[in-house]
Amino acid sequence: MQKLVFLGAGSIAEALIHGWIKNEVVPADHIYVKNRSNVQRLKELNERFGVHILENLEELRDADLVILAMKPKDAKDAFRAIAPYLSEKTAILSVLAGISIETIEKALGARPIARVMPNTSAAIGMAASGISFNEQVTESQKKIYLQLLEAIGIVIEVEEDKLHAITALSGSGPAYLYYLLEAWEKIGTEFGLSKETVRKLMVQTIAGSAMMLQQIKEEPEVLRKKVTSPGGTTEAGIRALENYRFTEAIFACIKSAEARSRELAKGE
Ligand SMILES: NC(=O)C1=CN([C@@H]2O[C@H](COP(=O)(O)OP(=O)(O)OC[C@H]3O[C@@H](n4cnc5c(N)ncnc54)[C@H](OP(=O)(O)O)[C@@H]3O)[C@@H](O)[C@H]2O)C=CC1
Ligand SMILES: O=C(O)[C@@H]1CCC=N1
Repeated sequence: MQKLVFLGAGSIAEALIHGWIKNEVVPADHIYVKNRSNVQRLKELNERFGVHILENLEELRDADLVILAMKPKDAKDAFRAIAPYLSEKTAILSVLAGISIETIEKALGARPIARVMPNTSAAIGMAASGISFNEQVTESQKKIYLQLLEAIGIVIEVEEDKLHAITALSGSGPAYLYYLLEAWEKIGTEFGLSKETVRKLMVQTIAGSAMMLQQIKEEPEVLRKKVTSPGGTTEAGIRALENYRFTEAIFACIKSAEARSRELAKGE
């Protein structure tokens, strides 16, 4: 693919661009970025990564791939604006939360469409992505999309309906972990530790626990029980989590995010 155009050059576009260029999957020279109005942001990306700025929508005509990366609420207007400029050969990769392949097909015509839910860890090659395809995507095109996403982390193909759950789990997931760290930092400083010390300890704790799960291949419950000495500190901590209905809180979190993805699909 010679010309990949990001329509929407925000956080997720930056993470993907960073990951693809750093991992030498797509040369900067093949990447174009376009926003609705924020040109300063495009200049920043041009200076930082060497990507091109798409000056006007006419330049979409020879695009091989258009990556839809605006907010879902802006998608309708964007579809209307770009539809006249897409050529038959242009494929679509959408990272829009909630917006279905069917909606994109209706707006942009029958063409190869891949719907992906990545996360911002793409920037460091650690994304966890889900992907679904429409029937126009050939097996060889599928391989290219999977390569693009494997270059920035892991990717799992799922039936499209499951992307709502994946959005709620791994798409939004980094935010939940950062939120957890924010809380740990607050309580750690209340105990007189510096924020820097808490961050260092807890970032390593998150990374170490994730790597234990990857490398030791034991169930999380087994690993949890190995930390939890009878009558000890962890047991006291977990009891407090249970008293505050930890599992229910997590279920509510994921269910709310999943439901929101379904609402976005209906244009709500
Ligand atoms: N952030 C994340 O972790 C993830 C986000 N996503 C999905 O990615 C999408 C983008 O999210 P995110 O990067 O966070 O959003 P941002 O708000 O950071 O960026 C969105 C960008 O889209 C641009 N834009 C809006 N309308 C148009 C248009 N008509 N044509 C071209 N560009 C347009 C905006 O430009 P301007 O400022 O000029 O209006 C803005 O730069 C969302 O749909 C979200 O669901 C998916 C996975 C993870
Ligand atoms: O919050 C959102 O809607 C997007 C989708 C997943 C992560 N961010």
